[in-house]
Amino acid sequence: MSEQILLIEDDVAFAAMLTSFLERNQYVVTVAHTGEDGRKHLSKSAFAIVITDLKLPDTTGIELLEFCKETAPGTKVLIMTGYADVTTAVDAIKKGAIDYISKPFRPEELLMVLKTATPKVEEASEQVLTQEGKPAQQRKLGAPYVNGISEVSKKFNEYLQLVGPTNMCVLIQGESGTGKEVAAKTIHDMSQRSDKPFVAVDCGAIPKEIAASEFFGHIKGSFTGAVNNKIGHFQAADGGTLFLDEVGNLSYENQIQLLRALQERRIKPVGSNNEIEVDLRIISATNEDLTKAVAEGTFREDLYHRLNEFSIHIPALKERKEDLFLFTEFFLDQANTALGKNIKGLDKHVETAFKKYSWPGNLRELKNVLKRAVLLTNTPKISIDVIPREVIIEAETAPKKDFSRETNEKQLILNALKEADYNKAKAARLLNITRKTLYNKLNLYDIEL
Ligand SMILES: Nc1ncnc2c1ncn2[C@@H]1O[C@H](COP(=O)(O)OP(=O)(O)OP(=O)(O)O)[C@@H](O)[C@H]1O
Repeated sequence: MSEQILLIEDDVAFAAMLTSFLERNQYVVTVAHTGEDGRKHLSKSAFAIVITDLKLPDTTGIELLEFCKETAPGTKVLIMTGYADVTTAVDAIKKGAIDYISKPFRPEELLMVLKTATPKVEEASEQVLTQEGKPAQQRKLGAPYVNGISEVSKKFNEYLQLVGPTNMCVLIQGESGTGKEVAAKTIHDMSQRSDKPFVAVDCGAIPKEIAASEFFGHIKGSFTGAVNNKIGHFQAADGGTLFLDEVGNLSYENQIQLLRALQERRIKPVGSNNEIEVDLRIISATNEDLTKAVAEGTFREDLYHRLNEFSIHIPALKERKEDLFLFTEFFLDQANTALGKNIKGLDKHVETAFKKYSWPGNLRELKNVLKRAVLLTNTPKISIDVIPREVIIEAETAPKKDFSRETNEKQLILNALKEADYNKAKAARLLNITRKTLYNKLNLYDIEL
């Protein structure tokens, strides 16, 4: 299926050139020359990607990005920028843009960024044959992806392979930035629905008052502000997969609406009398313990069971340290390509700091740290001075585990002395050694009293 792109660019000639290039590459392109025009298109139709200029006559790409996050959270936003705007573009990434591309660029560069952002199933890797010569059931490598070599990664990938081709609803649990959306897309790509849409919705970003219109759409005039008909996420994902990210953040009322739609497999846009049949696979994700929310009564148990026909836990990066440098290499390559650089790797200090750091933001944090470092590096290897302070500080203060006999013996003696109020004879008795041995050990470990 062709990907729908909304291109927002005020330079008419440049927009026309990009449009014809993208259309030749099987994308369907709608063009807007102002932010206002872009917003209208976004309210009317669903787009997989918005490509917007950072500077527009009536608004900025950042404002459009924010509008998009609010009104069409499943849509990916790519920012085009002039060389001098790179800092703002980095800011755009922090706000959720998938990437930025600096002007002037060759159309082929744009294509590469788009392919990384919205991989197509046709790019699936060559089939792997089993020993019997049959095609192995495997992940279709639409997206550049790191499988990992750690035991936890192997288990996790095994589960993806098993559940992918089924039609089961999957609940993905994992800390923020561990790759829940990537896992959901992987499951979709392995399913019969892979040529149908995959629509990702950040449930945490939808205000509860407009959630019904977001999910089910609305018709023009049904409430103040409904200036056009709007297609909801359910309809946009019809035939394919709807990915509900941060599902635990849905209000109780929205949970009821969602459950009803899932049970009846029909939706009714806000303000409409017509019911529309939909056929969807739901994959949801959460970074909280939903069973706890169920026990506390904030998440409906019936909805929980509906969503959780199969659950997958994605390990945090600190639980898959064996994979750390595979991901590092991968994100380094990505950053090199995006920023037109050729940084070869990390120097020894950075490697050590990376190993010691706990990576609370997981893969996303690693990716951002590397992209920033690549941007700031002009030497062949990334050095410690372009690594954020928190990474270095935590790595420096990480407690060193010391199981040496000497350290433990010294600690034991100190504890006994404290217990004996620094009376050496008493301490020796507590340690079950002679006073002479204790004196020798005090000398050996430089303990002064
Ligand atoms: N297996 C993987 N191989 C390569 N890159 C990955 C992989 N998994 C995740 N990533 C990258 O890591 C980043 C975080 O992934 P993703 O957005 O899927 O995490 P998430 O758990 O859904 O985050 P959040 O909890 O904030 O919604 C993304 O940039 C994604 O492309």
